[in-house]
Amino acid sequence: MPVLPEGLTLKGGTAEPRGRGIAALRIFQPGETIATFSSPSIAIPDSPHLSTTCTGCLLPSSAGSEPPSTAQPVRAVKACTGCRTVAYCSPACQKLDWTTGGHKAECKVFKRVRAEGHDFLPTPVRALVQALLRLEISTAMEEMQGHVDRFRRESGKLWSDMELQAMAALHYLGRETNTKSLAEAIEILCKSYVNSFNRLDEDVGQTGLFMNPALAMVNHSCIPNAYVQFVGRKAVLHAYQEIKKGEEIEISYIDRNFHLSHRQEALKTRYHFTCTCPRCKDDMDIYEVCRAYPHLRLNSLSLAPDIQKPQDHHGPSLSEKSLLNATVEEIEPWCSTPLLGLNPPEKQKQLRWRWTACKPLRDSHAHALEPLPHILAEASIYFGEQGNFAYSLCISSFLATQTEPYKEAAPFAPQRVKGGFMVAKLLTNTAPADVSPGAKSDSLISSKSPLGRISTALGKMDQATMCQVLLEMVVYYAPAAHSKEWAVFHEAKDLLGDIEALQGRETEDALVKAFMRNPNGADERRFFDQAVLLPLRELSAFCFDIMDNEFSS
Ligand SMILES: C[S@@+](CC[C@H](N)C(=O)[O-])C[C@H]1O[C@@H](n2cnc3c(N)ncnc32)[C@H](O)[C@@H]1O
Repeated sequence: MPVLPEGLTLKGGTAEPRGRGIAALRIFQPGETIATFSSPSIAIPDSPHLSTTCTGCLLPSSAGSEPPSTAQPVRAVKACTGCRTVAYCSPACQKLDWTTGGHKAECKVFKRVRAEGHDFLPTPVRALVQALLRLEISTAMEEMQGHVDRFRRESGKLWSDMELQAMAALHYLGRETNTKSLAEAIEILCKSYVNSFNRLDEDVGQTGLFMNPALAMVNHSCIPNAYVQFVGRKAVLHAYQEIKKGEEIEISYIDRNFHLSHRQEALKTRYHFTCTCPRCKDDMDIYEVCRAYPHLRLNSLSLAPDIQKPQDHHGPSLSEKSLLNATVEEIEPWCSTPLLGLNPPEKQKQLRWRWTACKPLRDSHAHALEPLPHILAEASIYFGEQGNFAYSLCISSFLATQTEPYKEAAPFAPQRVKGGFMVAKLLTNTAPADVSPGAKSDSLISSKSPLGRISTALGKMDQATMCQVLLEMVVYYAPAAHSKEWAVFHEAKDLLGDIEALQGRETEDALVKAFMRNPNGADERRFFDQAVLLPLRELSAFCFDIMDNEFSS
């Protein structure tokens, strides 16, 4: 049995349909750290990122081809001179991985892989190699659920892939492939699929694999009360809402904003169960899920302080809902694929198709329903890449005020904190005289074009104060969202310092600080509405004009 951190206990048994789960032994407050899991059995970057991530501390290096979205500590990594496959940012990381991380044995395997002309092993094969090399990993996996028979019966192509992966691991380990060794290897692979996490780095979007026997006991819900963040080699479990003593702790294994059928398919394929959470049972949409969370009041310090007003966002009506369901089910898979790697004309073409495809969602004002927010986020990135920060700002403001708060009810949700940070950074890039990419000076921009109107609107706003409030909120929520080690937290603090150092803003600075101290005070609220919310809404109002102008077929 895995040893659980203090404050948690194991419930249920393997015989029950849900199997075991983790329950709270005390109350946890929204955003509180429930537990930190710092001794992973396996923690590896995805293989394509091996040369740009430190295999010891798992922090990405500056040498990566993908530019980090936020400032990361700049670390150069050096490849292991033995296998030239894994890389480290320091001798300390290398030493640790050699001794406790098992690279001493793995290095020989990687040399064989290179000798046969390959750069690296695929991530699941590497995890399997580690489990076969290190007794403590296979022992920790003994009691994990593997659903081997279900994988064999139901998984078709995935099962054939697993057989090949098992054979590859045995081959590179120099071990004999027979019925017994193959069955053992496949069982480990199945357990690894079911119990490991896709380790997502919030800042650079790189993924990896993380497995810890205690964390693997947490069950799933599409309305979770907890979530996991990865910080270096640690996984931190946070409470998403208040968790009572005795209550089961549940996280979401998948992107829970997806449509019911896509969530069910993802859970069936990898975890072999049908989710019966209230959201799946009643096919609740994102607005209904938002209203079901008990902590909406926390949003008084957020960009959606009126989130509780049901009349504003009732979401689609029942008759609209079935039509929307059909649309979403059809368009979500292809509208949600990332545009990363496409050139600008290809991105533009994709965005045009996607914007047209999601018209029924726009017509029903179901703005928070995926894939609409995803398309807008891609459009914001697209304009940012073109240097058109004004368009990017308007779309990001729309996302931060109209969609993200409904997708994520907690104001400290990482996506919301990152969204606020993005708006703050774009505000620093859109000084009124320079809202467009060098191409047009103010006098050449027609005052009737969206860019002209945005320029006029920005000219009347106090961007420094808007930015300051947004950054204060980022700094306030970042530890609950992620950790004090989060790059977003540090960058926001630095930017905040720059704004606070500006001369002649003493009054504004005092008003911002008063609001942060007492966000529900009448004067403080008035200040926040006038100085931040109304201007952001004004910018958001340009979002659909921009999208129609640029992407209407
Ligand atoms: C990572 S393990 C969680 C721990 C597991 N319950 C155990 O006893 O080992 C994932 C497996 O737990 C079960 N499970 C998790 N959440 C579930 C849920 N909401 N409903 C039914 N089964 C669930 C499924 O069998 C799934 O493959």
